[in-house]
Amino acid sequence: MRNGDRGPPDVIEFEATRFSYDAREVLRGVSLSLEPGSLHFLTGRSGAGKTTLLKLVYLALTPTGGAVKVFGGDTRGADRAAMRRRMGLVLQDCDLLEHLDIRDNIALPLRIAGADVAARAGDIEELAAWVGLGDRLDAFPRELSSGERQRAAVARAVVTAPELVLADEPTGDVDEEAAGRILELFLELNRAGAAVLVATHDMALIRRAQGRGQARTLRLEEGVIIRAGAPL
Ligand SMILES: Nc1ncnc2c1ncn2[C@@H]1O[C@H](COP(=O)(O)OP(=O)(O)OP(=O)(O)O)[C@@H](O)[C@H]1O
Repeated sequence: MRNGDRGPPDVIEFEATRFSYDAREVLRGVSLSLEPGSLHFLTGRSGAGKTTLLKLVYLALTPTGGAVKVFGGDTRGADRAAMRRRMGLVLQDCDLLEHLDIRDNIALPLRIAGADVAARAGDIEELAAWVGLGDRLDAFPRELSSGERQRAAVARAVVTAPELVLADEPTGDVDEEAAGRILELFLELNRAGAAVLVATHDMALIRRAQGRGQARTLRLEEGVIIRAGAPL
């Protein structure tokens, strides 16, 4: 914890974290702490381990050495479903449910949280319109382009205003205007207190965030963080 027991715990803490896929060591002692309300871009060449790092945070992987703490608790043995309910995830494959239309995909985290989804219908429509899917709410994921799927995944990730947003290349398949709108959503949540961690190769996105809020960069290289928390 950053400040003893005086304040809230860091949202994400890696303590000399190592991770190997069988014999292949991808993370070789990563240490970092991300505070509540922080905004970070995670960069690094393709294959550097950005997705692996995010997977450790959302409890899809368990460290092979060191520790990962999320919301102040060790992820080893944690209640994965309870921790994930506090996160909004934009994964690389978008991970939309094919049997639900876009409206129900976006609403899914609300349903899981036990919210009154009917009462939130207007919010869902507004969010869908913001990401350019206002007229695609009744479509199914298979009917969408990859960029539209990505925008639906972003809307789904932010609909509950989670404490932590993790996004893996959220603008990889969208045009510049849509990327700008996605960034605005993340900035708005961040201003409201959410911690945001975005893995990206999109330098234009990072440049756009420059001077907006207190965005910082983390860079993964050779299995360690070589640039931790430098301002943009
Ligand atoms: N399930 C797996 N089994 C074995 N090796 C894997 C597995 N998943 C990823 N890797 C390897 O681990 C390394 C890190 O992969 P990762 O996907 O975390 O990188 P990345 O920085 O997110 O890359 P990109 O920018 O291309 O998405 C790569 O060399 C990859 O081939």
